[in-house]
Amino acid sequence: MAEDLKGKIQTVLGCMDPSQLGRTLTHEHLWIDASPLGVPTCPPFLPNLNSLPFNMDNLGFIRQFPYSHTPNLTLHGEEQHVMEELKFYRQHGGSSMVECTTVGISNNIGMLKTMAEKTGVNIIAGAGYYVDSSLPSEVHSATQEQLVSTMVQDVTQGPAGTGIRCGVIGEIGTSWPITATEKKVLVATAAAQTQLGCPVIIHPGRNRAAPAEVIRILAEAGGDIGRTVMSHLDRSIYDKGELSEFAALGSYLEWDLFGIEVSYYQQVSDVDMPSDAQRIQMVKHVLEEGYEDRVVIAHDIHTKHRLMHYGGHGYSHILLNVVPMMLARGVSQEQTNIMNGSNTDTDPDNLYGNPYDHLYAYDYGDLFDDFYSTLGQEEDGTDTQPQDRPASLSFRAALGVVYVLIIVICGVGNLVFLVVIGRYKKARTKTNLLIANLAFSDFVVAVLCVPFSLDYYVIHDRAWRYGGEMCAVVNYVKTVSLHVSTNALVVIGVDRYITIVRPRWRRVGKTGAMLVSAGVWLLSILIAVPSAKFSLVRPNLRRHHQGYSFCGVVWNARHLTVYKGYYGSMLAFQFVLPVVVMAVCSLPVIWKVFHRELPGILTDAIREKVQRSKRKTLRLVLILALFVLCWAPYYVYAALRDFHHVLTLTDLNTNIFYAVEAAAMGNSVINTCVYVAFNKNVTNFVRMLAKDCRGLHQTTESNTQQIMLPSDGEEEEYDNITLLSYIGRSESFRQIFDRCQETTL
Ligand SMILES: CCC(=O)NCCS(=O)(=O)O
Repeated sequence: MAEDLKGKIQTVLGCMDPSQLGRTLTHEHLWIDASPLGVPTCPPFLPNLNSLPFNMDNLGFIRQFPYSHTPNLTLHGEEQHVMEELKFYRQHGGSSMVECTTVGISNNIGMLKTMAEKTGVNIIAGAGYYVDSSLPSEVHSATQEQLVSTMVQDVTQGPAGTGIRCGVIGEIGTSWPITATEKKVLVATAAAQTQLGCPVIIHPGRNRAAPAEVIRILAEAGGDIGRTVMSHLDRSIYDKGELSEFAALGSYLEWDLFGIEVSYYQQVSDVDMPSDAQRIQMVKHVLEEGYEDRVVIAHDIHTKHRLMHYGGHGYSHILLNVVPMMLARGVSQEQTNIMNGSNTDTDPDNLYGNPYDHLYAYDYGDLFDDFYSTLGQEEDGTDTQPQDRPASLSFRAALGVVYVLIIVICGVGNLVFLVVIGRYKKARTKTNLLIANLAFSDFVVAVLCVPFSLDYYVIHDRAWRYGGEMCAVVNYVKTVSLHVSTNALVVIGVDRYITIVRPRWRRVGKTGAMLVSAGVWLLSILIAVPSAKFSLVRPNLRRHHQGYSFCGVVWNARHLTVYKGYYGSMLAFQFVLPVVVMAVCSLPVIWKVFHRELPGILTDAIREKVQRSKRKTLRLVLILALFVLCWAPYYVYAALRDFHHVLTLTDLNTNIFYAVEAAAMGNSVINTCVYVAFNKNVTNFVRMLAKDCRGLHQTTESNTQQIMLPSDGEEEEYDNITLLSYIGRSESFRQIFDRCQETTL
């Protein structure tokens, strides 16, 4: 083995550790001229398919006869589209790709380097030679030693003085029957592999005997079969018994035509091209025979019509569509555990996000990483991708406690508050009207949503049993409530700032408070719409056989950019900005309340009011700090999960989610306690209400006047301590008013 390559993966941008490979497609083409695959014979009703432009009118014909439409056979000139699709692949969890274009189909390692640099996908280039009919004359005339030397040089120094090095040999093309030149190339390949120790990828001829024959030639020439990938098994071996016999020879087994769903196979018209479903059945067969660590899959895109730009499935089809299908087609949990070399006692479950969430979900299959990364796997088969696990009992219990507290405290506390507001006119102060927004939204969540969440997350361990509509309602109401709480807190903070720091400003009255509240609700109702639109219930693919259903908010993977914009806006305008506004409003309030000097005689009543004002300010600061503490983890978690994919790398993912959900939901309990339960003003009304309910006391407007303490938010009446203080000194009203503008609390 070339010493500097030992234990490394060599990409077109340099070497990296196998653990950095991530999800890897093991057989693709990014820059290819596949005209050697051209099939000139056109069907009688399409005598001139070749001359048809590539448009929607002709797409059906091109899909049916892809090898008879010459422009379809090249990706040259498509580099911008290919790079877009590489970025898309990366956005959806793809990481690396083996590019198998070799001599004969127009390899271009410089182009691959540019693509890797511009897209961030790790590209591993192939050295070697495609099928006989495609090769230039100098390959036919070259000696075996010359071929070995060129392949070794391509891997150790890079082709044609480029200095950009290949990382594998292949695809090495063979026909059926194998030609003399192809046999020479195969023997040279085995010799080069012996020097380099690198993987070899084989394109077998289109015959069921071809794969085994190639393996025989390579083995005789001293090749390392354990490091050889047999491609295109899709269209080579159709019989499960023959497949088992071939698998026993020890090479990697590759199904790499995923995405081709047209059964008519132009290259060999008397055999049927399998569908993805049939490919999966063959994959399942070898998995069941114990070859989990030998299976690799890819798309082998080599024609335009399979690019997304031309209406095709693109390089992300396996990530987006095939892996979920595999899971749903009964690749069992136990098998996937064995594939990952993990403990069969574990019950990995996919974590889709919390019910507030705007999750972009594609990530069904960490457990299938072996499929993509086997080429880079360590000799001992160690797996660098830990699995998601169920939440530990203690995290589930903790979330259960938070949910029960919400139902009891937010349910009862806010209901009582709302009844007080409804019953006693005097209680309808401006601040209380603003607090009523919080109270109402928290109350609805407590009685409508949290019981469902308790059932879903805590009692039934993420099994939704109430249908799609209810799932959407619960997700939507929770999201509206989140935004109402946030925006109402901002309004309360701004109102307090104006009252204390800017008393000369025109302040909104009760009508204004109601209008502002209507605005808060309208805004929240609108921005929460995606959480209803993208809510869905579907079988939990990892556990569907046990009747588990997932309920969550799942954005279509193709809308990643929109989702990013939405998430970014929510983070900016529903977290960062509100926190900044609340902080900016609170600081001058704190300063003013804690650093004022009151003129005049300080009576006990004034001192009490000063204390009350300080308590109120501290309450505001506490609310702000707890808002940040409770919600920051939620936003950070969502970003890490959806955009950086680091959470799926930790076993603690599910526990972290439960902790984040508990913290975020716990915020409404805190709000209820601070604004309702521990608010003397409100509790006095509650006492009055209790007496009314027992019939001990009939409240009238005059006795509410006697009983009630100053309402918490009516600064006009109760915060103007300076005014009271001056009145105590019998100064003229005009003088009092002038001074009090300076020192209003
Ligand atoms: C150049 C890519 C390639 O050879 N792909 C295999 C096509 S097929 O032989 O399986 O039809």
